[in-house]
Amino acid sequence: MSKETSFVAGLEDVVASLSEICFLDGREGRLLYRGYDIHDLVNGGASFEEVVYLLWYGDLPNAAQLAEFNRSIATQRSLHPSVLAFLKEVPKDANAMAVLRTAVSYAALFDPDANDDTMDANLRKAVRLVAQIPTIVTSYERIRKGLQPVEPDESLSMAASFFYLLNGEKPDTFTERAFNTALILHADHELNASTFSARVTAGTLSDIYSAIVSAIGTLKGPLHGGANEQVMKMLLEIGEIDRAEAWIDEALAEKKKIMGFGHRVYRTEDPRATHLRQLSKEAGERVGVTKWFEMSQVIERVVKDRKGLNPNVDFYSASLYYSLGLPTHLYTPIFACSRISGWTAHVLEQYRNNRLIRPRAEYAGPTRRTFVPLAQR
Ligand SMILES: CC(=O)SCCNC(=O)CCNC(=O)[C@H](O)C(C)(C)COP(=O)(O)OP(=O)(O)OC[C@H]1O[C@@H](n2cnc3c(N)ncnc32)[C@H](O)[C@@H]1OP(=O)(O)O
Ligand SMILES: O=C([O-])CC(=O)C(=O)O
Repeated sequence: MSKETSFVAGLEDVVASLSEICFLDGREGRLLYRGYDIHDLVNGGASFEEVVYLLWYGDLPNAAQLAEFNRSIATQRSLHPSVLAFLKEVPKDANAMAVLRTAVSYAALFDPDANDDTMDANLRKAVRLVAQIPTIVTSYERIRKGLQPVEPDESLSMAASFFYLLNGEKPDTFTERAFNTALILHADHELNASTFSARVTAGTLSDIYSAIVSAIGTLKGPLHGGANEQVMKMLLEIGEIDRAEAWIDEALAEKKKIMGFGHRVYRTEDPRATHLRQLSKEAGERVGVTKWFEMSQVIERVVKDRKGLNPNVDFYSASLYYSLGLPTHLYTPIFACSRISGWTAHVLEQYRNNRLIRPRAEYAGPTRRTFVPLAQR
């Protein structure tokens, strides 16, 4: 048999898409959304909504455009009653990402544009997805705890709304700013695994909800978005700062992966970790519990020393979210609340310039076997 393919494990460094959305330089540690450096977006005080607009439309909005865009999202936060009823039926100990995946798939059936796949309808569906994923995540969390879901407040930003829907109270200025930054930093990341899933699904010209359901299922895994929850579990298991070094050494000796470290593309500091490290420090100081940040610093030093690996976006987000009072099992759903902006931008881009995504496999199984009829086996 002649060899027609050349196999690259994990598609490492394979370029599988042309995109105008996100530029990633793994050697220099640079990340740009539509040409804007994430450091400038964060330090310049952009809102997450501005970034969503930027990712979808390619340019930053002016004040009037942003006001209209904010309104379009804020007025779409309420869930369809059937989706809310579904969340009440879900087992109380279900995995929050599995609930999100199923609820988004269910919400698709009630979307007013369910049978319309035009670009305008897809943009309306994208707005509903961005607006409603946080409502699904927070409503299920409240229902799980025996509480009533909170009615969305249209006056709140995306960042403030998440805390309001979760706790029934508006967050303080620091919490809103820190969470807004985290949402911006998680918004897009080129052809990461979940975005690739979304583009593969969109590439068959399946609908936008199907593409997002594929992406949520992919983000859930601990080698991708699921790592942030695992990081916090690790910190809690270590328990005390002076145990961290020995714990990491033992885990490495057992060939375990340290969650929140390493990256397929970055060979230097993940530029998102720079902001999240600082926010984790500030958030810990504000609540008077610096232990998780300090433990994270020890782990960062040890993993860098032993393996030469840097923290990725999932490492310091864990201790930051913990200090903001967010439940550990919501960390990956929170990632989805942000990444829905990038997923939808990529799906829309895929539709605009579509070609079916269908790579090859290099066959490594047996060849030329002789068939033996069942009676003779
Ligand atoms: C939002 C995100 O998705 S960011 C990534 C979130 N995921 C994690 O934090 C999970 C932990 N990290 C990892 O598993 C990996 O670094 C990944 C999945 C992110 C990248 O994986 P790959 O590019 O395939 O690298 P791969 O897993 O082949 O690792 C290369 C080498 O570094 C080691 N390595 C990579 N990451 C880690 C880690 N976190 N802990 C210990 N060793 C590691 C591997 O064991 C391997 O060593 P070897 O060559 O001696 O076998
Ligand atoms: O790009 C990747 O492979 C993973 C990642 O950091 C992200 O999705 O944010």
